[in-house]
Amino acid sequence: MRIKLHNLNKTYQSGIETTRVLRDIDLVLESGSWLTITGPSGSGKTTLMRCLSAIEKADSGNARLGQLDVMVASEEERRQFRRNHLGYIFQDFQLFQQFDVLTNVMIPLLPYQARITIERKAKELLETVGLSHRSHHMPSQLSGGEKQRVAIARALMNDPQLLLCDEPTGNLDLENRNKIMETIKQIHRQGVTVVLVTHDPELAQFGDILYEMRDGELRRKESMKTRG
Ligand SMILES: Nc1ncnc2c1ncn2[C@@H]1O[C@H](COP(=O)(O)OP(=O)(O)OP(=O)(O)O)[C@@H](O)[C@H]1O
Repeated sequence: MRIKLHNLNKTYQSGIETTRVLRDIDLVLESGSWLTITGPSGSGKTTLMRCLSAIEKADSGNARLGQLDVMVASEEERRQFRRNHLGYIFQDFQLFQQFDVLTNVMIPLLPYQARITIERKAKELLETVGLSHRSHHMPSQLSGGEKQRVAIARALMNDPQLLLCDEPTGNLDLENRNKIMETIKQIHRQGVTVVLVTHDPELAQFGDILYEMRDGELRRKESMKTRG
C-alpha cells in the first residue's frame, strides 16, 4: 500500500494548554517498503501511527492511505479501511483476557465472516507463528513473546497491506524480540508495507527508510538496506 502524507498537523488541547503534536508532516511511502521511526518519548510517534491507521484525523493537511483519502472519508469508510487493509501490533499486545488464543486471533473478523472459514485461517496463522499447540490456552497462560505472536497472527487475519508496529518488542527479552522481528521480516517479504516505531537502536537497523520524530517533526535520517 502506498502512503502519502502532506503538511499534516495535529494539536491537542488540554485545559488552557495547547500541544502541537504533529508539525507539517510530509511522507511518501511506496508500496512494500518498510519505514522505521525512532524518537524520544512524547515526540508524536504514536499520534502519527494513529493517523496512519485512520483511527485519528489530523487537523489539517492531506493523508492518503492506498485508496483512502483520510481527511474526507467518513467514520464508516475509515473503519472499513482498518477492517480490510490494516494490521496493528501494540507494545502491550492488547489481547482479550476472557477469550482463548484461537478466539483472540479470529476476533476482528468474527462479526463479518463465517466462523468455519476464519477458524481455518486462524489455525493456519497460529501455525505460522508457531503457536498451534497453544490454541486453547488463555492469554494469562502465555509468555510475553507468545502473546505478541498471537497479536501478530490476529493482525494478519485480514491479509493486511499495511502493518503498523508500535514498539512491538518493547516488553520482550532478546530471544523473543528476535523471533518477533523475524516474523515481521517474513510478512514484509510478502509485499506488505511496514511501519515500525521503536526506541531500540538495534531495531532501528531494520527497514528501508529511517525517520526520526522530534517535537512533532518527522525528519529523514538515512537510507538503509533491509537485512536478511
Ligand atoms: N489524546 C490526547 N490528548 C492530549 N494530549 C495528548 C493525547 N495524546 C497524546 N497527547 C500528547 O501528545 C504528545 C505526543 O504523544 P505521543 O503518544 O504521540 O508520543 P510518542 O512519541 O508516541 O511517545 P512514547 O514514545 O512515550 O509513546 C505528548 O505530549 C502527549 O502527552
